[in-house]
Amino acid sequence: MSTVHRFTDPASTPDELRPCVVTLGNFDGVHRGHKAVLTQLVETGHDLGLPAVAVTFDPHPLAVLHPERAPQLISPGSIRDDLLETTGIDGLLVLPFTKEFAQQSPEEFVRTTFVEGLHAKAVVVGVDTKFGCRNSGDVDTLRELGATHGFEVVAIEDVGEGHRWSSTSVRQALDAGDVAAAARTLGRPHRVVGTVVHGHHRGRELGYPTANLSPDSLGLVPAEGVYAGWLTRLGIEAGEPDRTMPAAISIGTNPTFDTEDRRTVEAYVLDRDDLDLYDERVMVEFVEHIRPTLRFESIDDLLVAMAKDVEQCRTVLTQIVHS
Ligand SMILES: Cc1cc2nc3c(=O)[nH]c(=O)nc-3n(C[C@H](O)[C@H](O)[C@H](O)COP(=O)(O)O)c2cc1C
Ligand SMILES: Nc1ncnc2c1ncn2[C@@H]1O[C@H](COP(=O)(O)OP(=O)(O)O)[C@@H](O)[C@H]1O
Repeated sequence: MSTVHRFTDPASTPDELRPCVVTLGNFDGVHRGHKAVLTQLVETGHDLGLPAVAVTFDPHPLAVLHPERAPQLISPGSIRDDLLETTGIDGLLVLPFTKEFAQQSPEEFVRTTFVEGLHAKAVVVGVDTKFGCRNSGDVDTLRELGATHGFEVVAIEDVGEGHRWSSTSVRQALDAGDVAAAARTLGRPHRVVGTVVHGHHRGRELGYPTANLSPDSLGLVPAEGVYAGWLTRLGIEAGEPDRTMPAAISIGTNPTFDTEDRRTVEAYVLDRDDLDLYDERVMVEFVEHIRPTLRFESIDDLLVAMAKDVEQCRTVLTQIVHS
């Protein structure tokens, strides 16, 4: 696999990336709608014999301009960037988004970033794209600027199955615990990435040791509940044994115990008690909702439920091959 150039300043675009074809967006979640645009970008690049560059922002513009309205991101920062890099693009320009940057007019942004920076010959975007100060630029603005500066504009119509694939619909599904619906829109299971930290050391005593993710983990945490999914050890090479393993995942405050836990994401790798995952970076992926979190009257009742959860997770996960 060829490496993707990641850079943050259009003025320092690597020579091998220009001229190029470009797209622009926040790409939160890198869902199937985003992927349709990125696939078109890569195809347009092939047709023109040019590299494909995705242009995005960090932080999310709303987090800078209207923090009170900013959404919780499905795939913040490096999760999004890593996902974007798997789509066939050659370059990823992550523009640092500041209030000052946001004041650029559409013309100024297109000139400095697309024309002078990237030498864009084509711009591929969704039809509803807005950019520049107060979102005052749209596809028509791009077409006018393209005529002046010598790039073509390819506008992609909305795509979806039954409903338009959108970051908002993924957020709503995750907030409702419907991780299967989120996965249908994302085209893959939703993921949270973090470091394994110590909990109360109860899990092993119960017979279900769980890897607890650190509070600063990245990725929108779905609603409280029990889920079937996968735990991947990111320090292990792809294809090596014990990298991706089936898991029963619990999100909640462990209300059966009177310890007033913060809300944790914890994963029990099915049928294993020989793992040491502390301090490792892991990815937890959510495939299917099993049940809500409950406050059990006794630990024995919790154990009966957990045994049933594990069987249900096994049934769900043996029907799937992790990609
Ligand atoms: C599959 C599964 C289901 C769980 N369901 C519940 C639950 O419904 N209620 C609850 O209080 N805790 C539940 N837990 C969390 C356990 O209470 C938790 O794993 C245990 O207390 C270990 O905590 P520790 O990692 O801090 O040692 C569940 C854990 C797993 C792995
Ligand atoms: N099957 C398993 N799934 C998850 N973690 C496991 C498993 N087997 C062993 N471990 C290890 O045990 C730890 C969890 O044990 P536990 O008693 O629940 O402690 P803690 O409260 O610190 O999470 C994990 O962090 C991991 O290092």
